[in-house]
Amino acid sequence: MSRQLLSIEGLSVTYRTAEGDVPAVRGVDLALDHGEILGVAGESGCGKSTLASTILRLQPPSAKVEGRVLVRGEDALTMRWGDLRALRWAGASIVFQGALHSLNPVQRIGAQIAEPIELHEPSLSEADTGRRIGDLLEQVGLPAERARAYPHQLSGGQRQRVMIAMALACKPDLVIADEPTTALDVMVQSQVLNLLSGLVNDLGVGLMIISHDLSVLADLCDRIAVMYAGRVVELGSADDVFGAPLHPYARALSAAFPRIGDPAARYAPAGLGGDPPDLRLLPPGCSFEPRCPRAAETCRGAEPRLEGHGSGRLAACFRVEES
Ligand SMILES: Nc1ncnc2c1ncn2[C@@H]1O[C@H](COP(=O)(O)OP(=O)(O)OP(=O)(O)O)[C@@H](O)[C@H]1O
Repeated sequence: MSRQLLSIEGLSVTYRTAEGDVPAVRGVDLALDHGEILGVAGESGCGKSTLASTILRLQPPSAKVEGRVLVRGEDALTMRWGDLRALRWAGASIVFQGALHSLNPVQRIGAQIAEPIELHEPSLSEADTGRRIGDLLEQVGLPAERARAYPHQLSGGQRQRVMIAMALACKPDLVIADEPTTALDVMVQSQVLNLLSGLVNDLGVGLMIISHDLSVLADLCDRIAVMYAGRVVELGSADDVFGAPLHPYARALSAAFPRIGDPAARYAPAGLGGDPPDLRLLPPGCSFEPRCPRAAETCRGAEPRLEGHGSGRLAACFRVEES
């Protein structure tokens, strides 16, 4: 059995809607090991959240899924329900964006962290569960006594720490963090990011972190995958992808500038007009071609494949050699 922590192979996810099929993820291959941090970057709508939720089979029934998602060698997409339940939380867990809305406002923090522990380790005594909750809170930089607090008594950053504590409650090997710092101010953002990278060092978990903001990922990640219109268009070390991007879209993201007054899309890709394409009406060639500053006739004929460009670098662009 493969010992790789996560191996996503040929993953495609298509939402079936009344207005037509939406191919949200198209043929994605990605891998992640223990102790590694993989960033996934891209504008809103490029398929990042769909990718994250499909890893734990949390996509809605309207989604048609093809490919494989091997977690510690076992396919999460085909495993039996009982195994899947064990995988969620205990094998892999997700920190979703928007901690305010994910926590139950009328339940104390401690009781919410206890829920997955009680579900997965029913033999643990009440006292041991209490100790685990205190330890988890301290691990994320909160005093153990905060277990008695209600969500509204905590700041946004503290609530996000609670979400991270919940994700760690059953000692997962893999943590997926979907925009964990969106809506937090810059200072708190960096505290939460430091916390996440510290946990990778201390616990040896594998972390997949999703953000529309490439600069957030640059310092934190070992490798970065840039997604556009459902595909990975560039993959490489964080230094390469952020510092010397090959794909024109990755280049625009790495030079992104703050967009004032729009917290959901704080960074706008530099020099790019227009929006990502309607996934129901993708052009026959490269899906980035209509916005690409380097587009040429070749880009309109077929979609470029993700190809190697030395030392673990991959890019899907016909014009890389000319960059
Ligand atoms: N349940 C759904 N039904 C139909 N289409 C969906 C559904 N969920 C997402 N989509 C569509 O799939 C595409 C990818 O969305 P997804 O949320 O995965 O992207 P994202 O990169 O995570 O964006 P965001 O950061 O805004 O969440 C978008 O076009 C979106 O409208």
